[in-house]
Amino acid sequence: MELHFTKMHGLGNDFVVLDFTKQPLALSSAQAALIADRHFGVGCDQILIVETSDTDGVDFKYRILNADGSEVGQCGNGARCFVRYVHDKGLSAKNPISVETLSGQMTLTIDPVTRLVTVNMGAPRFAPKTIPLAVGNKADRYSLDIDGQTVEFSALSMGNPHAVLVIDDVQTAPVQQLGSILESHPIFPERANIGFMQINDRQNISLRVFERGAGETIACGSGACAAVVAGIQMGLLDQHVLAQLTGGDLQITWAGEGQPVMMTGPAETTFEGRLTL
Ligand SMILES: N[C@@H](CCC[C@H](N)C(=O)O)C(=O)O
Repeated sequence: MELHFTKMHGLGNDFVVLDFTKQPLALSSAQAALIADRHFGVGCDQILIVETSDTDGVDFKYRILNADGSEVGQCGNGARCFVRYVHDKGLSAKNPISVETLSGQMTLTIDPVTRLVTVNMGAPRFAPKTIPLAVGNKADRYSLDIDGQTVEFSALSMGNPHAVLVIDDVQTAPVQQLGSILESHPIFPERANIGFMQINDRQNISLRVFERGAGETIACGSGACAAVVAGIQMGLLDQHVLAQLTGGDLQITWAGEGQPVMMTGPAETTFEGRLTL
């Protein structure tokens, strides 16, 4: 089978985008993992699939597969690329545009001048069952003993599960080593994305994220939203925050519990190609 694809990225978090609107196809997780493989496939952190939606008032279905082939409910950087793709390919000229994912609906808006995309990421969820997190009661912070060290973190869902650790220095944080242990710790029954956040001041953070199903990426949009929400809840951050990731910056705004998180940043196309499965 031959498939046309578009390679895109949001701050270097990179995607293979596939259009299934005209020809719906079933992609197995093994096929997805092969496409994402950087040696044997195209190479990407996530695969984004564009499909039509049957839901009233919703323009498209947005499906997300991690590099390991697992299907998930949210990808913030991918959402920005998704709307750029739909516009650039002439699939729709609507702005804002509404899309459904496994975890709900999102509204995406392109600024006609700057081309930056703002995503309404929905309201964060904190109830352990909704994350999911295997603890009895909701708490502001949770702790785990990892190799004799106490690790403290916030936990929340942005449509996908996140843990956020506050650390002193993002450069030297044990992202790979601790991130991989926590990502698949039994406290996260569906695994989790693990953010390491350095607070620079009340409006600036530096962040690295060990992503579920992909390892450390150079930017994670939902991770930036989760980190800012956690920082605001801890009383360490204001409502508008610049999140500095290895691949670049995102503007995140959150007005508090029950309110949606707004994320603004770029989305770019790198190249087009054909792949054989
Ligand atoms: N890169 C993403 C998140 C992609 C999904 C994540 N790895 C998960 O498994 O939940 C983003 O920009 O949000």
